[in-house]
Amino acid sequence: MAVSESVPLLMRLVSASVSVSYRAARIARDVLIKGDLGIVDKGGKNDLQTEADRSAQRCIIASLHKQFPNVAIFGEEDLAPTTKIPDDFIETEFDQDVLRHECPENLRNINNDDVVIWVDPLDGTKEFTEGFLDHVTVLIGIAVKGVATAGVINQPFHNFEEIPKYGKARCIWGVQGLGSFGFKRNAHLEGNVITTTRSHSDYTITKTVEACEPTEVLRVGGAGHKVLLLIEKKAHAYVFASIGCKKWDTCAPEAILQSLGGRLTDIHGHPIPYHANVVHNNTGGVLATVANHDWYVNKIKEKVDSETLSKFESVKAAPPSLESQLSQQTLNIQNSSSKSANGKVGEEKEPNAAKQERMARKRRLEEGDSKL
Ligand SMILES: Nc1ncnc2c1ncn2[C@@H]1O[C@H](COP(=O)(O)O)[C@@H](O)[C@H]1OP(=O)(O)O
Ligand SMILES: [Mg+2]
Repeated sequence: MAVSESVPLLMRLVSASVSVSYRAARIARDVLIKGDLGIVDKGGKNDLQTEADRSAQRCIIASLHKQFPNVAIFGEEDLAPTTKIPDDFIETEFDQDVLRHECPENLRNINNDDVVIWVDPLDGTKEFTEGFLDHVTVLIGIAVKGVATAGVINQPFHNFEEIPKYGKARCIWGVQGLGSFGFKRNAHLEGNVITTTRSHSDYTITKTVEACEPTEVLRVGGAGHKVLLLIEKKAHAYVFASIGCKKWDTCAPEAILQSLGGRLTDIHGHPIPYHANVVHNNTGGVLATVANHDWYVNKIKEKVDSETLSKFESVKAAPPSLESQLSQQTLNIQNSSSKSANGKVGEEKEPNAAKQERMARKRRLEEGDSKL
């Protein structure tokens, strides 16, 4: 169902993201049920891509681009520009439950240029290939003026051990200043339960977790899944002293966690910026907490040696050069008539020259140039 333009842009974006996250979850489920995961090794440490990652990304970016052609969208996977996107990958529905909520006052008047969408079509890919299905999530994060503001976490295989045929998809969404929806929160959790990576661990990660004095460590996959543990109060903190997580891993989880009063920063306690032109890796690592964030920051500062800490650089919000912005724009989407896949729809929060280049690229996209 179409949605009135009088509904604030942010709520339209969240509503469309919830709907398309269910479509992407269905795609991931279909890939698993068919049984051919089509695994590609991207060459990093446990850095895999499957048919579910590829198809879910095509579905999410093509659908959001069709509804919001002037909003910047960045997705994790680098995809071939020529692949035809099936018509049924285009989701045009808007989630009606989201639209029943009022947009927070301070977010009512944002416009296209304020927004960047960060998409991880399948977070926890390594775990997906190994059958840890509850670690897998679809992440759509909406940044406004560089701040993680709203997010959607879809868990395609929720409760897969109890519900036959790989569980059931569930969707958690939230907006800063409005709250988060779609889950139950434990009232209380004893001790100091810390969650961290299971498939990308190393000495520094383990030492940094230990510095936070855990009573229990949960080694599980996926940034989305780990933040879900915090949101549901099954863990107190997520500690990841590594540069492996990217903006699309943290934008949606951060927005939801912060809407509940938690925090997600780098391991120094500095905010993570989400403008279109930031480096994609979270070079300062990730620290997410339900409460007492500064206590964790101080423990890490106190107990991890300064040479190790100096390797984790906080991301600066200052825009890099136009050239480097454009060289990052390699991801592919289809144009709105779903004829061909081409060009990442990234707009920059940018100086005029970058904006002109974007407009030129958009024109070429509309003309069907596949080499954007
Ligand atoms: N070294 C790495 N190389 C590639 N991706 C990484 C790396 N470390 C973390 N990630 C991404 O961050 C997420 C959280 O990491 P982890 O599961 O190890 O805690 C992962 O799901 C993975 O995203 P993805 O699974 O989408 O490729
Ligand atoms: Mg990921």
